[in-house]
Amino acid sequence: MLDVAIAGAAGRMGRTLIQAVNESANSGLRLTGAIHHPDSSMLGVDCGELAGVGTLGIPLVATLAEAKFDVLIDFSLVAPCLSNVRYCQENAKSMVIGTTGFDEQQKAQIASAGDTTPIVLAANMSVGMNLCFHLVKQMSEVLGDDSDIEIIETHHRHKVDSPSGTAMRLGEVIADSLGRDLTTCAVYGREGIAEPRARETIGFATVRAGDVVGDHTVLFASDGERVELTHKASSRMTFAKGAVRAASWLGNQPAGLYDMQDVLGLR
Ligand SMILES: NC(=O)C1=CN([C@@H]2O[C@H](COP(=O)(O)OP(=O)(O)OC[C@H]3O[C@@H](n4cnc5c(N)ncnc54)[C@H](OP(=O)(O)O)[C@@H]3O)[C@@H](O)[C@H]2O)C=CC1
Ligand SMILES: O=C(O)C1=N[C@H](C(=O)O)C[C@H](O)C1
Repeated sequence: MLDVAIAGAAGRMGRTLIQAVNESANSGLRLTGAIHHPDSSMLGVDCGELAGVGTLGIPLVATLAEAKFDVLIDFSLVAPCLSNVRYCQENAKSMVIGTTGFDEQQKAQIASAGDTTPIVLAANMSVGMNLCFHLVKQMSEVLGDDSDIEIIETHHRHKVDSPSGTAMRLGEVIADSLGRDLTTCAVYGREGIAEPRARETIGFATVRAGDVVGDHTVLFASDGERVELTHKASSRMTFAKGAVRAASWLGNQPAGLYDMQDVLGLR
């Protein structure tokens, strides 16, 4: 059995993860910790009650040091997640990171922790979206040089990072397969009067509205035809089940930085 703790346990994903781990009878995982933060008014509340699955005997705690675990599943915010990476590195714990919004330097920090710590880092844990990463690579190879490529994402009004981690990952996969550098070819939103669109750019458009769980479309538009690849998540449980699968898979892995392509055997 692998003992699992959840960082960001009181959040939208955290509560869904409590339910997912609790329901994952054959995963070899056992929920043992739920972490919020020192300013929380919910410390001491049973995390099962919070997630609506009944009493689990696991109270929300303020710090990782108060929890017992082998694998930490982190869906929180950039700053606490990076501090959790340091803790896991120093205390020989594994980590599944679903948190998004990291800049290049912060991603490098996580990659370097992977030298000594088993880590799965994935901006999107759903099976469907990970298949889309695969398909978009193939689409880029066939259509990319002759098409204008735009990535459009829609999320709920509470989301704080933009573009979404998934949109950024889609951009990276496309840029890599076309030999472009995303840091120079990305265009984030458009306004006012500018030059006509340059073919080699990759555009990003962000919508924040209502309770949308997470929609992503990649548009390849050329003269005479358009191809669109769309993924729509309708429940956070799809991400939570992916994270549970990643935690269970990670239990047998040596130190390294992995993603869901590794977990799902799609590489
Ligand atoms: N990879 C994937 O498949 C997915 C990734 N995500 C990502 O997961 C992250 C969380 O999303 P979501 O659940 O919607 O966001 P929420 O804001 O609902 O949850 C984040 C939680 O983290 C808490 N928090 C703040 N500081 C700390 C800390 N120091 N330690 C532990 N917890 C802390 C927040 O507390 P408070 O409530 O007090 O602010 C909040 O409850 C985002 O980055 C999102 O993009 C989301 C879905 C899928
Ligand atoms: O914040 C969210 O909700 C989501 N975040 C992830 C992202 O930034 O890509 C994944 C998913 O789309 C939901």
